[in-house]
Amino acid sequence: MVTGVMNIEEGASLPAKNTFQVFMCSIIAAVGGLMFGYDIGISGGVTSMDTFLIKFFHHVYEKKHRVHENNYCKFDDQLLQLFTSSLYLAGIFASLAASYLSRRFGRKPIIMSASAFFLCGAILNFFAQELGMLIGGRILLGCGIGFGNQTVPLFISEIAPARIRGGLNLMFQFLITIGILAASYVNFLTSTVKDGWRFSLGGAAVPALILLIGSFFIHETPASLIERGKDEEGKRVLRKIRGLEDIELEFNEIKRATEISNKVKSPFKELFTKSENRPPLVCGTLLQFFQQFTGINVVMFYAPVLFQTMGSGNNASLISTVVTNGVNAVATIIAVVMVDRLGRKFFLVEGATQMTATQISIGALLLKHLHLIGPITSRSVPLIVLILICIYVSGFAWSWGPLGWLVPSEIYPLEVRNAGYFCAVAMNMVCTFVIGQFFLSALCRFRSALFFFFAVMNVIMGLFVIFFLPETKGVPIEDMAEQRWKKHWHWRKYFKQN
Ligand SMILES: OC[C@H]1O[C@](O)(CO)[C@@H](O)[C@@H]1O
Repeated sequence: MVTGVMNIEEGASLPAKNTFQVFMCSIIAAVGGLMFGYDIGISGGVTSMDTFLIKFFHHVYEKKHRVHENNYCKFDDQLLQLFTSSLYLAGIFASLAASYLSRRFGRKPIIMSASAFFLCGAILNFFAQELGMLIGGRILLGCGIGFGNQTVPLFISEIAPARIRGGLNLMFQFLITIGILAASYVNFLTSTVKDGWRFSLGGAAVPALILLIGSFFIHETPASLIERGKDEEGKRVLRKIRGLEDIELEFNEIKRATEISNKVKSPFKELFTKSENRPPLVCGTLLQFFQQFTGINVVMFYAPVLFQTMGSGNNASLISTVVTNGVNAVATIIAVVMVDRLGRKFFLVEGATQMTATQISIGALLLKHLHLIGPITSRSVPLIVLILICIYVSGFAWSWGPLGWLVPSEIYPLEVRNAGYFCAVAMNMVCTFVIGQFFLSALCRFRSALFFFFAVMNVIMGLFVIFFLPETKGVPIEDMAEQRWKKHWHWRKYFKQN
């Protein structure tokens, strides 16, 4: 695949107008992020709705309302967690399939299929009568997410002129946060409606339909067309999206990059066996591992459950979730605007520090005030926890959220970029699955200590960034090895001395 085909300096000097076509294509594709976000935001609220629990998880409903039930264990149920996490399991396989299929058939059909899968999943969930239908719907949604997450960010990179590639790319994460926010608001609205959960889950059809209809209007990327030997069509699309007649320079760049990339017959083998690929492989994949072990999805999936555990009513807990998700969206914009000025490392270390402090504070508050039985008696504690969660979420949203995607997209050499990016996507899905599947059980067993665990993880990831991640801001992608890895105190040993 020929993503990010030219180095940034070359790319920046290539003539291109900021055309309507580019913005339209990028925004439509980024709706894939909206789908992803909608799902993340909807699950938590739905699993805390009584009517949903009564229908599918009656035993959890009874447990939740048992006065003498241990606070930390009210929602501990493997099946309930499978409802959230099954999607990510399906997503892992789907993104692997998408990395192959999008190379063979192009990016556009994969984006279309992503929306079609998601639409079918939403419909199945809306009509769900039993757990099997519910989980089946989740698996279809997962296929949609896997196809979308693997293809959309790369599609945007390929369609955008190099000058604005970073900003357009971060739009994916921004739309994820908008999706989460919209979903939590939908949950708030439907929570008082009879069988409201059906509307919450069925609402996923809206972003899916927008993407499905929109995807008829997007262009296949020039890189994908040229890679598959359709040079003339590639040139025609290039003229359209760049708003220029003379696109020979960029066409030749893509052609040259395609030739290099086609020489590598097995990118995965190259990625895993060549020692020079080790530094970006370790850093890119670990960044996604750490992104999930910031504990962010504990908040995203289970915030309403957490607020209810502290004794907030249904409504209050859903409103609190809308607030934290609003903070998430706004803080992401700060990253979009500032990351090319202040650099990646600054935000990653600052974010990790902020999250460490807030996790410790939340853990300490719960330890002191949330006893095994009964709600928190102090009225101010849930409010303080809400404020702390907002500070925590903003720390994530301007750092590990968007940079977890951006950094892996800019540290790999061209020949293995697609395979390397897949590793980041897969790591994201695996870790999201683990958190989704085990958090509620872990909360039951480890109680507030769990927050201290995430605090320790945040310290480790901050240290990792300080010592192991080179600053990639402003470094041309193809010069990354020369300018960064080869000069790094640790990673330089992976390069043959010459
Ligand atoms: O905005 C929070 C969301 O962002 C992600 O980390 C993706 O980058 C999700 O896993 C999370 O739910």
